[in-house]
Amino acid sequence: MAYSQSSQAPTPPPATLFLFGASGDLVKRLLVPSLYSLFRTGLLDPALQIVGIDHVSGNDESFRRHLADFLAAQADDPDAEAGEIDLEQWPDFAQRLRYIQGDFTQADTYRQITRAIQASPTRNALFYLATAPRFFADIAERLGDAGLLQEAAEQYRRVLVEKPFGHDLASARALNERLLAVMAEHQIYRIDHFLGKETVQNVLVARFANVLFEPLWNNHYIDHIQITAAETVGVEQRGNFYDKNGALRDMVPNHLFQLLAMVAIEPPAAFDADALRSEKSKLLGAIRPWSMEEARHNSARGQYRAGTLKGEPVPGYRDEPDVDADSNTETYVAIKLVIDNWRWAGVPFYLRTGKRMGARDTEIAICFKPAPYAQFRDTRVDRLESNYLIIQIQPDEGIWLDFEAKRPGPTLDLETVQMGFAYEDFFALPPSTGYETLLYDCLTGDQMLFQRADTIENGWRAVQPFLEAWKDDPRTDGYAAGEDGPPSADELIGRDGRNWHQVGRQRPGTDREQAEE
Ligand SMILES: NC(=O)C1=CN([C@@H]2O[C@H](COP(=O)(O)OP(=O)(O)OC[C@H]3O[C@@H](n4cnc5c(N)ncnc54)[C@H](OP(=O)(O)O)[C@@H]3O)[C@@H](O)[C@H]2O)C=CC1
Ligand SMILES: O=C1O[C@H](COP(=O)(O)O)[C@@H](O)[C@H](O)[C@H]1O
Repeated sequence: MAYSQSSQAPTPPPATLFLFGASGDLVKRLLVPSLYSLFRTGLLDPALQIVGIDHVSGNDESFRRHLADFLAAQADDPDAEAGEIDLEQWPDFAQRLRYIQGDFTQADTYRQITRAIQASPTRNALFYLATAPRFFADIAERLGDAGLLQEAAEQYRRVLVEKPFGHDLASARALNERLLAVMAEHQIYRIDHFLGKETVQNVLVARFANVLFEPLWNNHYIDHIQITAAETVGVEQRGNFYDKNGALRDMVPNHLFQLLAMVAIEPPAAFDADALRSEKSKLLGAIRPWSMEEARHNSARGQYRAGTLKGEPVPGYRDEPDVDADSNTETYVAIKLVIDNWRWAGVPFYLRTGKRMGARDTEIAICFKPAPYAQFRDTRVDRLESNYLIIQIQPDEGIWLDFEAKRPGPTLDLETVQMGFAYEDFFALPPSTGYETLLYDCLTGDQMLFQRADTIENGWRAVQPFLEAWKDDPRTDGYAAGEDGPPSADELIGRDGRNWHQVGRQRPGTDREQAEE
């Protein structure tokens, strides 16, 4: 699992990687930089070929130039997602790049692909569907019709499918059905880039490679769990896509449910794709399906208004490009879920995500029950605070424990203090898009970090009641950009006598300002 610069990761076997949608944003901004990064760390086979497919007119040379120009502009940009890029090895890497100008809907495109495979030194092929979702099933069927998904000895055929995987339960099921009609599950790699994040993978290691946490990891000791993905960015250039989808579809059944699964699954019987994905599927399948009324009661949705972020004025959502001026699309969502199994009975899970919030902060906050008895009753302490274990996914990656300590002095006053592990104190965490790990794993044939059909459907099954409930009442509450969500989200958790963990809380020894830059 997972590419690493330091471990003895094997070089994957040679193959041809076809990138459908090669002139698009994802390919230039995330996929090619990630492939180049793997190349620079020696993790690509020398015979790997990368073939872009798109209807935009071009050839090998113009494709290479288009990517080189983009990377050169990024090379000096400290905000670039792939981090600073050293282009010294680019000319060697670029030799692997080819381009097929073709329409996804035309048979000739698939004849060109067949010829490219026949001309390559290997018959292994991966097809990355970096296209608008409406093409996913179509392209797969055309690949199937052309015989390009048939595997043989020494010849694998794999298809990587981007997100979003469906827009509700019915569409996700239909897409799974169409894909599985032309290939087997072991050939399908459904991408969720959160699974490529080192800190997400580390949740499993923290839980299952240490004896310390697991005995407490249940409803005897845990009061509730909060999962937060707060973003400071708005919808950027994606207004058209976002306005049709909203925060729930964009983030919850995929990224937030991956975090939920990592924190809540049972220990897998083996550390392999089947065992791990079965546990995840079981867990998501155990989320209680709310009735429409329960879904309405257990959710809050908001939309950002104009406000101030980091001292700068930012426009409201309805003033963003390609967003309907009367849009009711939610840019913030909070939901409460319960999991009907032995371990989690009685432990609510609160999930929230939003754009234009006060700080960038993706974290899992595990709130333990307070100590059962305050033996310090003769002191000024009459109520003990809960311990929190914070798994900080980004930024300031690490794990932090809030616990009570005695403040020095003649009286017994308690204060919450922190004990922590910051990645940066132990490891060089290379800038990563998450796609390096996923591309590497797909090239090696490891499906552990990819979603299986049943997991995806179980995820959609759990969010479907919210989608249904909101159809009847699509209003959103406002929150000013820079605030941490609408008042209804505070009411949601407040009804249970609880509070949200503070977004973007500074950790000792970390410089959040710097991390956000
Ligand atoms: N961009 C991102 O940051 C992320 C994207 N994704 C997902 O990745 C996928 C791709 O996204 P993105 O790169 O932004 O999409 P784009 O629309 O930028 O890229 C798709 C490419 O396919 C081309 N194309 C469209 N129709 C055809 C056709 N019939 N035949 C051949 N080429 C065609 C497009 O050309 P034209 O422009 O002329 O239509 C475009 O060059 C989507 O599913 C998206 O949800 C996921 C995470 C992040
Ligand atoms: O898939 C998506 O994820 C990003 C958040 O990912 P991160 O790695 O930057 O935390 C989100 O901004 C985007 O709306 C969504 O489509």
